[in-house]
Amino acid sequence: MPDIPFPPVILGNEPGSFPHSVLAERHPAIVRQVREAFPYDPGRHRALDALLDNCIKGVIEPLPADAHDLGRWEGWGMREYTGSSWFDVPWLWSESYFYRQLLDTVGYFGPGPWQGIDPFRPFKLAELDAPETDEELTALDTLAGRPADEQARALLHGSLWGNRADLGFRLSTEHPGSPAAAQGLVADDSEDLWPLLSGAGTLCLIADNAGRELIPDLLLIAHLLEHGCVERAVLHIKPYPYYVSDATTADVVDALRRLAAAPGAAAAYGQLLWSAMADGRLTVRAHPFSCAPLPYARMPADLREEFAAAALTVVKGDLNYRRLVGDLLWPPTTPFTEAAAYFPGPVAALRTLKSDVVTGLDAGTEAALVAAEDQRWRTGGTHALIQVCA
Ligand SMILES: O=P(O)(O)OC[C@@]1(O)O[C@H](CO)[C@@H](O)[C@@H]1O
Repeated sequence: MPDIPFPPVILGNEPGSFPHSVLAERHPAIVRQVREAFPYDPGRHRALDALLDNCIKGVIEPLPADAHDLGRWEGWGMREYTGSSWFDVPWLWSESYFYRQLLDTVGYFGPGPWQGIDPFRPFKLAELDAPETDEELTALDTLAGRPADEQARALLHGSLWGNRADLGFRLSTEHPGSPAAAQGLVADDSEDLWPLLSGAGTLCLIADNAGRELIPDLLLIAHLLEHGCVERAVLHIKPYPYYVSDATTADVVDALRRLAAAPGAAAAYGQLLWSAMADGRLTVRAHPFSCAPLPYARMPADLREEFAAAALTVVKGDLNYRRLVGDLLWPPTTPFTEAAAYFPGPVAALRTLKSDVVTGLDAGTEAALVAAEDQRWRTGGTHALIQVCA
């Protein structure tokens, strides 16, 4: 971690705070939605009801003794937090463990008939099939005639703002849909990003959400491969369903099929990506650490080596940003380059702001945001940032 004083770790135990609302309201809403989305049997209904009760009123319980990843979770702090309230442990840990427990409850890890059934798939598919996705794909036809650098900028912004498409966000809001408030970049290091995005070599992209975020991520990768900006891309996705909409291998396949089946320019992108996977220029990686309840500062040696060797690692989304700089209450003017200094290679964050963590703002920007919105700009998903540490 950076060699600067450590700010407080974010917990979920302050009523009225955003993290508290996620644990007290968002998680129960997610359990209820999943319960309704599948024709689960009575045993699974009872288990889901017990999880609902436990995550509001109970304490953290260990994974079953025969869980395939028991040792991993013990290494990630499970014993230390067993018996604590969900609200009193680091929020990042609590949230990650909630998703692990939810998957256990619905039988995802099996054995049994529900093994491998993604409890969030109906929500992901609805988004992929939505008319808005068609509109976004049709817009590619207009873009196709533009100069390559203009296309690249449009695709980068598509990937950035695609991060607003976060189903966890929508499943738990009273008025679903895109936030209507003013949009804007609170930090923009794009000028430092372009040379890194066009210097050939390997691009690692740590993906976030499936559907309407993953599609623009893939389009950006396709463009960079096609124009020789990168030689190879590695797409890091989640090994199992996580934070509702996070992309898994199945979601990558769904997104590629969606592109390939679309009319016009979208299909050409789909074919390009399909063959890039077949010839090894595009690789999908589902490392267990991608679902770890820990900051990237604690990444294992194999990931460290991989990111050190990459020309650039692009970190997408809010949760990955929290993990990149640490889920800490940084003073917002802390330089991003200090918070991410430990990262083993050049790294860029593309994120819309959906939680309290932020670094790299200049004092004037922070003051203007606070004057206009108090602290709501941190969590509303209406602002975004592009930050680089090289
Ligand atoms: O990583 P993403 O999809 O951009 O956002 C994930 C998110 O919705 O989940 C967390 C709350 O559960 C917050 O960090 C953030 O708002």
